[in-house]
Amino acid sequence: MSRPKIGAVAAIAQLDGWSIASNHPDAIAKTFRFADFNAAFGFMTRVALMADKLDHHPEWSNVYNRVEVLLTTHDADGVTELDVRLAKFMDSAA
Ligand SMILES: C[C@H](O)[C@H](O)[C@H]1CNC2=NC(N)=NC(=O)C2=N1
Repeated sequence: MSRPKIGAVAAIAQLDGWSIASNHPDAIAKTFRFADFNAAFGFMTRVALMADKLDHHPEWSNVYNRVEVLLTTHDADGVTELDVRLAKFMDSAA
């Protein structure tokens, strides 16, 4: 699914707790912290199912109770509304 690029600045203006990724030309990032690994992995499972449904996938890593997420749209070379949509879903699933 291809979408026009809106950029990280416009995206974080619509979101809570997300920031401009420092290690990527145009991406948004957030670190989620949970009570334990079980809660973190449950979150990742819920997000994975939605990501596949949207055909839009996060770059992320997990260490115990922490999940570090980077969202960008590879097809658009930057942040699109799809990243905002997935970010909002992640916030609701956390
Ligand atoms: C072929 C497939 O639809 C594309 O490669 C999808 C898959 N998931 C994706 N995820 C993300 N984050 N960006 C994309 O451009 C993207 N493209």
